Amino acid sequence: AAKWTYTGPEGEHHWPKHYPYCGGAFQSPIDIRSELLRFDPTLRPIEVQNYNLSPNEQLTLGNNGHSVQISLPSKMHISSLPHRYTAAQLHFHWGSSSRPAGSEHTVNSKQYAAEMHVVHYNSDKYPNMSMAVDKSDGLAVLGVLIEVGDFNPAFEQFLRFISGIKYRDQRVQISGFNIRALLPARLDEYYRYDGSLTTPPCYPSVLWTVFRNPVTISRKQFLSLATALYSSHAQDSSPVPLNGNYRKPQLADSRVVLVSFKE
Ligand SMILES: NS(=O)(=O)c1cc(-c2ccccc2)cc(-c2ccccc2)c1
Ligand SMILES: [Zn+2]
Repeated sequence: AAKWTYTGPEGEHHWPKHYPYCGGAFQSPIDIRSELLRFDPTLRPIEVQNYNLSPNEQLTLGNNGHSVQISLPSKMHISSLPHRYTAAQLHFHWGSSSRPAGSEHTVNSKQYAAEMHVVHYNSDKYPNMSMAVDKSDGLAVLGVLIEVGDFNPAFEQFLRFISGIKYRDQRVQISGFNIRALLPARLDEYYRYDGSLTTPPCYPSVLWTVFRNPVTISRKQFLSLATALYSSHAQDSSPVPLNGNYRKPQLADSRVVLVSFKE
């Protein structure tokens, strides 16, 4: 597959050359602006199942060159949407130590330090992730805004292993832990809109749920996320730091953002 980056000659403005959808409609992320919001009383609290994983389970923590990701077991799923959406993986987008603002979604132009995405696919209609990834009802991603503040013990469950995946394509096995603890307390307050993958190939196949309330991690935890990783392979002579891996907000076009809360 063609290489893509977040800056330089393969940066996001060049993505459409190799990935046409990236230049199309319904792109993500967006700036979630107050004037776009519409309260929708039919939006139910998000219900997740089997997120509390036993420490006897093994998860793969990996550096894919664009992000740090954790593979998720298929028993994890969202049960409150019209179809069952089965978990596939979670990953992060972040800024840098010099610019600790790297969320993809922004709220009234406020960019948070980082953002977590828990990626699910419609397992009622599609046999696997690959068949779902380019279908309009294929994916559901839970977005969690992250700000620097109190230490977060749930994040520590994988951050303490991040030095083992410094370079592209490195992977380590970690013990299962409660993935629900990575989400904000309130799953009933969220923004909802139809969008896309925020990385190439940018398929417009994502039902986005961005929780209203951010979670916090400590500055030390943020710095380990923002400074531990490289997008280059271990043997590469010139290591390329992995940070600033966020796409800028896209045109909302005439999209309305539904909200599950009143004020
Ligand atoms: N940011 S995102 O949520 O739209 C996203 C979803 C998926 C994704 C994952 C599995 C199935 C289908 C889509 C993969 C990425 C990705 C991030 C870094 C590098 C390459 C790909 C990003
Ligand atoms: Zn993402």
